[in-house]
Amino acid sequence: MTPSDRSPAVRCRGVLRTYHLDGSEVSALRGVDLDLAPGTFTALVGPSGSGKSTLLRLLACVDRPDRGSIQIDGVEAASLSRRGRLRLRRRTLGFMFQAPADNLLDYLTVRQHLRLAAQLRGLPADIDLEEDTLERLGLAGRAEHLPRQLSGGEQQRVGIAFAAFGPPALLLADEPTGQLDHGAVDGVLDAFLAMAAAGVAVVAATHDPAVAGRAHQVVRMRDGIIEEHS
Ligand SMILES: Nc1ncnc2c1ncn2[C@@H]1O[C@H](COP(=O)(O)OP(=O)(O)OP(=O)(O)O)[C@@H](O)[C@H]1O
Repeated sequence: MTPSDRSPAVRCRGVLRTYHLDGSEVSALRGVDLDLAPGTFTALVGPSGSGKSTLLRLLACVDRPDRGSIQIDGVEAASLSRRGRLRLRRRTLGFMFQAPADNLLDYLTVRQHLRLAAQLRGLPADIDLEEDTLERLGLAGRAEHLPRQLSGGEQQRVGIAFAAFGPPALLLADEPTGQLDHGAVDGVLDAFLAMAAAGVAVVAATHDPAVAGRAHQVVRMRDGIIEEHS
């Protein structure tokens, strides 16, 4: 089965999300339609406040839309209970944060992170898959290192390995290169593309032109809507 034969990893229709704060309302998402295919790397861009993080939180199933449909790997997430969303998150989603240290446990080696990821997804330990993942992400030879023994770029690639182990249908990243120096960014983008090549739909919310420059598609948001899809 080629990626294009599979159902979309994400299908959003008419997604609305309004925040209520001290008697005032902020329309963070005002009708978002979005399809993401398996095996694609998407950069989600737009000015500060345009709704990128709000959309990521909905795709990550940590928040629910006020209206609209969000299908993740064929499952309607918007109508799931809290427990159902947790199950979907464990099975289908990976999430990573901007700061490398926030994605890792400082007392676990790289291999132990992969073992934990497998356990959380209910998968058996699989040394071949571990080695394949480390190789794909440029981490061969680093399996027994602790996070503090790695560079920032390597740590962020371990974060990708942890979040994308399995692999899940969808990997979400919020400003994944925001704390990396220029030299480390390319390695992280190579890692995202490697996960996309393995069939994962990767989405990174970013202000970094280097991310948009290497993504398969760029989704541009403004004032809570998708302004452009290229
Ligand atoms: N918890 C909240 N309560 C009230 N308003 C919020 C909340 N979270 C976000 N907002 C508002 O919703 C709008 C969209 O915010 P969001 O964080 O999604 O934008 P963003 O594009 O991710 O911005 P940035 O690039 O700065 O991270 C903004 O106007 C923001 O102030």
